Amino acid sequence: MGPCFSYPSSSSASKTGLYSHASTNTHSNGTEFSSTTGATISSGQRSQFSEAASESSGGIISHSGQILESPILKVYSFLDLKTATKNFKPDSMLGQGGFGKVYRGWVDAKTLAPSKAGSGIIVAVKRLNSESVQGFAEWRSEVNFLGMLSHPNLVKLLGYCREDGELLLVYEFMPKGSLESHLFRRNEPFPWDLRIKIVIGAARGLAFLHSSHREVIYRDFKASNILLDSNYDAKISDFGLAKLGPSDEKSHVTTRIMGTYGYAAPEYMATGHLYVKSDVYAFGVVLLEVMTGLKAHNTKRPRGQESLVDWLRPELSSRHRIKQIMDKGIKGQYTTKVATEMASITLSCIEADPKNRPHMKEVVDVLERIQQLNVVPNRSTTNQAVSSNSRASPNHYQYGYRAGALGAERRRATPTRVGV
Ligand SMILES: Nc1ncnc2c1ncn2[C@@H]1O[C@H](COP(=O)(O)OP(=O)(O)OP(=O)(O)O)[C@@H](O)[C@H]1O
Repeated sequence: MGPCFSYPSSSSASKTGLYSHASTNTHSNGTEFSSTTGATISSGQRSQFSEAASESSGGIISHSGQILESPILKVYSFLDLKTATKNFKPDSMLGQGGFGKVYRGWVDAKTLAPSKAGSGIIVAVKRLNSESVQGFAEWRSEVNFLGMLSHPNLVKLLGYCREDGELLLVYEFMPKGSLESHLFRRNEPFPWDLRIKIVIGAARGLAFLHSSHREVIYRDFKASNILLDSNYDAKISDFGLAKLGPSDEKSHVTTRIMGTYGYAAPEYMATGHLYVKSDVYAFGVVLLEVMTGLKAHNTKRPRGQESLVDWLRPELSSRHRIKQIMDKGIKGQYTTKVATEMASITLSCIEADPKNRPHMKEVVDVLERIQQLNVVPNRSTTNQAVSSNSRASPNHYQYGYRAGALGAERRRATPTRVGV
């Protein structure tokens, strides 16, 4: 949550051997109205998804993920969603992002029709700011991508509303909030085992996006976009800035740079070139946040320390200094080997040259290995409870570790999103 950046890029396209993608933000060109969903979908995007789906067996592109032939989304009227959210009552508000407010709502579990508070299932209803210039593009992108993609580590979009200038989206409710809220907005340090479980889930979600025939570049990976279900399983949300990778004959640069300070890859900021490896960079920044308990970008830190990566990158290659930068609130919950391995994968994700960053599939493998490595005396039951495959539900984490960690930035403002 927070302001986002957006400004024209000056450089021209060039072949680098890596994929880059154009974004001209021409919202109305090349769009059509889908008769099945009523959503405005770019004809280019739809055919590319269909192509990707047909080239995989029955649309299935990984063990657990799927590209659907067409979105299965419920179309809501504005009145439906007014009913579901008690007229967007302030006390039903779950949070606020750069593009609007998110409310708790109730719908029937089977039909998804709006219901009275307390009956049916809880959903999250995002109402976009009518004055946001980017609002429509974001809304459309969310319907295009989340409506077509299905994976356990992507948040489910259930439906949408477009009526009289009102743009709304209805999602499955994620009761544990975002990774950001646990890392930075609680007094109690967030346990290491949950941190690693969550980044593994998020890495699987990104790996799925990157592995489709036409890669999906997520473009806004950050702790506030990693939402958590009741079991602390991670689901990536907010596809407003997502882009399809280019087809073979295309190579472009973005004309408007968009994302969140602290997470955007240097090549994207400098040239507008967008790669799947730009997502890997942002993932590395989240790993650094998870290790240190510090935010990617914080102007309240002393000069030279505002950008977490610029400040702490040199520390990641020194075994001795890694200990100093780890969140003090979780001391004793991980081994030295685990901290060193985390530093190493983080460092490779935030490599300056995108070609030197690993693919997300490799990152998943490394993190799963790190999770297995973490055998800390007297913590075996905790490890079992939060293993990434566990169905157990650690709804409350109560560990006896010291709060008020040195360096950790809890209960402070959220990162700065730029570009609305
Ligand atoms: N499906 C959901 N279930 C529960 N809470 C949600 C859901 N989606 C969003 N929220 C909450 O609503 C708030 C705003 O989310 P939103 O996605 O609009 O913005 P953001 O990602 O925090 O910021 P930005 O829009 O600047 O990227 C967040 O605090 C998030 O925790």
